[in-house]
Amino acid sequence: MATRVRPSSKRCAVIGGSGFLGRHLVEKLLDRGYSVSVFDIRQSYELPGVTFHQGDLCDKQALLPALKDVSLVFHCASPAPASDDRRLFERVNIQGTRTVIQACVDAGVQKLVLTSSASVVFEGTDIKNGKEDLPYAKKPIDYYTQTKIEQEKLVLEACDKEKGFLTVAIRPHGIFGPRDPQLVPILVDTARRGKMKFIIGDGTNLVDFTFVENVVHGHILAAERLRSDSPSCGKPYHITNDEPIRFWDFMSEVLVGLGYAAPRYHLPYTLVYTLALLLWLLALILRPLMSFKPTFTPMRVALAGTHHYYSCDRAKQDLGYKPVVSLKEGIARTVQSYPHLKQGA
Ligand SMILES: NC(=O)C1=CN([C@@H]2O[C@H](COP(=O)(O)OP(=O)(O)OC[C@H]3O[C@@H](n4cnc5c(N)ncnc54)[C@H](O)[C@@H]3O)[C@@H](O)[C@H]2O)C=CC1
Ligand SMILES: CC(C)=CCC[C@@H](C)[C@H]1CC[C@H]2C3=C(CC[C@]12C)[C@@]1(C)CCC(=O)C[C@@H]1CC3
Repeated sequence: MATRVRPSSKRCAVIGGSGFLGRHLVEKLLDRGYSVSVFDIRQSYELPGVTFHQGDLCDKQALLPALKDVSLVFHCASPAPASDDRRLFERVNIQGTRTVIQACVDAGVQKLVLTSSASVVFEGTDIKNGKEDLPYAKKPIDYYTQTKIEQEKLVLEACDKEKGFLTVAIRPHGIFGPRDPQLVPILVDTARRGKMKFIIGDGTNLVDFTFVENVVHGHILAAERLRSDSPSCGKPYHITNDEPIRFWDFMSEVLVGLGYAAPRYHLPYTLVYTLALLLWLLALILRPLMSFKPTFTPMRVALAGTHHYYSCDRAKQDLGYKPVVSLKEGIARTVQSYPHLKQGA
């Protein structure tokens, strides 16, 4: 009888490995002695020990070669939230994730770790120390979040101990760090256009921002602790810096670190949210005629003006998680990594 060769436990694949989080994850996996196969729609770097496979994750035939002899897969690909493209999110995050699961099963992969998002429970109203048992948002704040919910459900429901296919989801929040294409660049662009003068609301709302290396650490712990007898099978885990900070203090520290003025003047939250909603509707109506992207979308206003921070207790208990880089150090390292975004550069 032919015996099936078990893939090496030190060979893994990172879907979305060309992205911000994906690349940091690949670098840490290499440090830990893994050989890595990256699958992404684009190739953004080259590294010894990494094999690149370029393709769309919605195409199973393109995915399969990247999963050959791989026992562990990280799925951290997604279209950028700012694209606000409903069809694209549904195709990649929902149908594409079904394809990823099928390809993993066909290729004999044993573990799948999904990068979900803490936003799957966020509806635009305060969340304080939210735990994983909060219900999924009934009214998600945007298409991105709506499809991240469906994606997480698909991956967690696919966990099958009998068949030896184990899954887990990591829910980070507000990832920042060197090479982030989103948070710091958007913040600096807004400041350069003179639009970062205002604080939305009273400025006391607490939010989680998570240094990318802590997110990577959470993913690797989840993967290495995932066994058929571990409590993490088929479960989601919040991974944050575990140091909630006032949203506007975080923004001010990054801005001041890069030489820009901190926001000072307060605007009422409801006023700004209503204006953002009207602008968003106008952009939607005018889309066939012209395209414009408002800076202050309803999603960004909700994120900037409400409390939303999450408990990492489950990750601490089941995974032995503890942040490895403090918020202070994370901010300093991030600011240092963006000399080209400094005021006057
Ligand atoms: N950045 C943040 O604050 C947070 C991000 N997340 C999640 O973390 C994950 C990684 O996000 P980032 O690294 O920030 O984004 P990113 O945009 O830097 O990386 C995403 C990668 O996915 C790839 N990709 C997109 N569509 C693809 C497709 N059809 N086929 C193959 N590859 C495709 C992109 O080319 C890109 O390299 C995503 O799943 C995101 O939803 C969750 C919480 C917060
Ligand atoms: C008000 C303003 C213009 C702030 C600029 C910073 C924002 C671009 C970021 C502040 C919080 C960030 C965030 C995300 C994207 C960037 C911000 C809106 C996510 C939506 C990225 C994807 C997720 O899964 C959740 C994140 C929450 C926080």
